[in-house]
Amino acid sequence: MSADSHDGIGARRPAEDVLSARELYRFYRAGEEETLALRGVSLNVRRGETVAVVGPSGSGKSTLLSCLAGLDEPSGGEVRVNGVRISHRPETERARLRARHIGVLLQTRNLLPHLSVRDNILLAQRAAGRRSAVSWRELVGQVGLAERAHALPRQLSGGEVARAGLAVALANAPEVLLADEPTGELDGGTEQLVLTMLRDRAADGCAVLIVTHSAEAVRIADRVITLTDGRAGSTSTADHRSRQEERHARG
Ligand SMILES: Nc1ncnc2c1ncn2[C@@H]1O[C@H](COP(=O)(O)OP(=O)(O)OP(=O)(O)O)[C@@H](O)[C@H]1O
Repeated sequence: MSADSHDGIGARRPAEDVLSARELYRFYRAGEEETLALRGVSLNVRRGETVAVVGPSGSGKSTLLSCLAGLDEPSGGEVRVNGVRISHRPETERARLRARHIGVLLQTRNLLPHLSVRDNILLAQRAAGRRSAVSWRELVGQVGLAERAHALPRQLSGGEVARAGLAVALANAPEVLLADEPTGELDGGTEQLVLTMLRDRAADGCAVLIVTHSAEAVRIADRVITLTDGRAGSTSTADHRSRQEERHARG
């Protein structure tokens, strides 16, 4: 959390629930056709917590992530980061809040095609409008792209693009990290690297939410939310329960 925030989010004492959504609804209207993609979804993600969102195709996962990221506006309900409402604001304001406080890893990999990996990272850091705790060199090193920092996205392999996208999502040292299928179509090694980095960010206090179909990604989550037809149900993972028991045993 930066102390130099001017928007109230960073100035507040970190809430336990860093990310909270209340009664989110999202209607889509295409001509005569109306789809109710979210039907009253409420959720919270706490500091240091990793939540996986799963559900069948069309259940509203990407719509939910877009609303949480402020990329899309819910038709009803609200989204808050550290208690500050980020939904129902003009798009430019949402973009500013997102740039400062939220890391977003999209399936399209959030990279500008005409910028190198390094310049994509620097752009995200500049948009955050504050000194980042982590340098671009550290970020490319963390994702194993130190040798490819000056390459353009089209010059990278699929796995490298995914890792570069993750470096960009982490460039603003976000309080909230939202990832849409971060491990889709990655080889086992790259999937592990991406998941380890997501877990490490959570260990640093970030609230992490992952939309995923991957059993491996579900395995690293503390909690799993299942979306069905735009509605949310919640379950704890077995791993989470054993981690809690482990912490309890350690005192
Ligand atoms: N821009 C849009 N206009 C109209 N309907 C949309 C739009 N985007 C999504 N939908 C509809 O909203 C519903 C939820 O879509 P969404 O993409 O959120 O599902 P999803 O769970 O992410 O699916 P998948 O796992 O296949 O990516 C679907 O019925 C979809 O057809």
